[in-house]
Amino acid sequence: MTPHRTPSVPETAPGAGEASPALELRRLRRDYAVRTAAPGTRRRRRQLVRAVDEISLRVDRGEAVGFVGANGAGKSTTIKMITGILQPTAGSLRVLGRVPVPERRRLAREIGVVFGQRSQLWWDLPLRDSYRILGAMHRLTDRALAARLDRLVDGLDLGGFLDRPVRQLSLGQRMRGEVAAALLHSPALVVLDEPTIGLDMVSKEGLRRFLREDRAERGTTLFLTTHDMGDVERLCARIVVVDSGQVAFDGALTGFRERLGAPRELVLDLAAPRTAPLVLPEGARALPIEADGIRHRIAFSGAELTAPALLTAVSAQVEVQDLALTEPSVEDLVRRLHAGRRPGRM
Ligand SMILES: Nc1ncnc2c1ncn2[C@@H]1O[C@H](COP(=O)(O)OP(=O)(O)OP(=O)(O)O)[C@@H](O)[C@H]1O
Repeated sequence: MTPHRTPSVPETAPGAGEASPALELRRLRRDYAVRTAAPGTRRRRRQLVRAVDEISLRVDRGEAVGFVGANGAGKSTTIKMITGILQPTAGSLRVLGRVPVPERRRLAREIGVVFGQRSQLWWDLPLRDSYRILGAMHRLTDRALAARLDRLVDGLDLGGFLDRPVRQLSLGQRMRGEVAAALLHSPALVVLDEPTIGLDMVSKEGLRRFLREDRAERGTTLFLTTHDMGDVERLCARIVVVDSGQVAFDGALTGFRERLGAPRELVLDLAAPRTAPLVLPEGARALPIEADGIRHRIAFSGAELTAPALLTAVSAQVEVQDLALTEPSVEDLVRRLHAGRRPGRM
């Protein structure tokens, strides 16, 4: 894996303005040129793929937005334009008041980015050394770096492996390390692309908890792409769904899932087998019970019926040994948006 090195940053230029929104995308478009085989010949044809098709979006400072969509919907392309890696084909965008490509270096001082699939850490160096290098790039004083690192080491539980080379870290340890690297300079905008991909439940929850705390402390703007609705549920108040490069939905997360009728699922392992269905409250529906009578699945939705309330109702009837809660998949939500439920801002 090649470390992505943030370029050294010149003095901060004035003019970005605190009052400007965190993100302002206006009819943003990005096409890719691809070569495909022309049918019946050996010639290759040049074709344009429209990855982002006139996305308009405003994110105010301090907001937390989940930017979701199925594979190939255009999320990564949008993030690459936001972070100044890709030039838009058409339309305009401003990030913290700056135009990303020409002002990429200045922007690097003000935004923190995690690409879940790529690393910005130095693979062969101890984790701690990456922070020293990044601290120097961001021109943090020794004192500021030490104070921030203390907070990050504590909040992300990095203490046990700070002196280990990055290549020896587990995925969960490395992702916590990546998040610390992105937050080291206390950026005003944090952009996370699949930050919890491949992590187990405990690591996911730990990471989400810290991101919530840090945002509450510093009022950071969060722009998150993920395939895990759990990330959006825990971290964001607003959800933007992209589909084929366009905004299919933009609105509050509260009530979104319920309006689409997309159920969550509570999976229960009972202490003793039971083949008779459980009596369930309104809004819950029993799914087929597994042959052993131990595993029961319950689909539920509706703003009124929470997972704890459902569990209380079930626990009054049977002893529950173990449980898991699964969120509807992003793909399921996009399908439901298509299936006639009118998109729009709620
Ligand atoms: N470098 C590229 N060259 C050609 N086409 C590309 C390139 N990068 C992306 N695309 C195409 O653009 C579209 C959007 O891709 P993008 O990676 O932005 O989607 P995504 O929503 O991030 O998907 P995923 O969830 O799979 O990462 C897809 O059709 C993809 O095949």
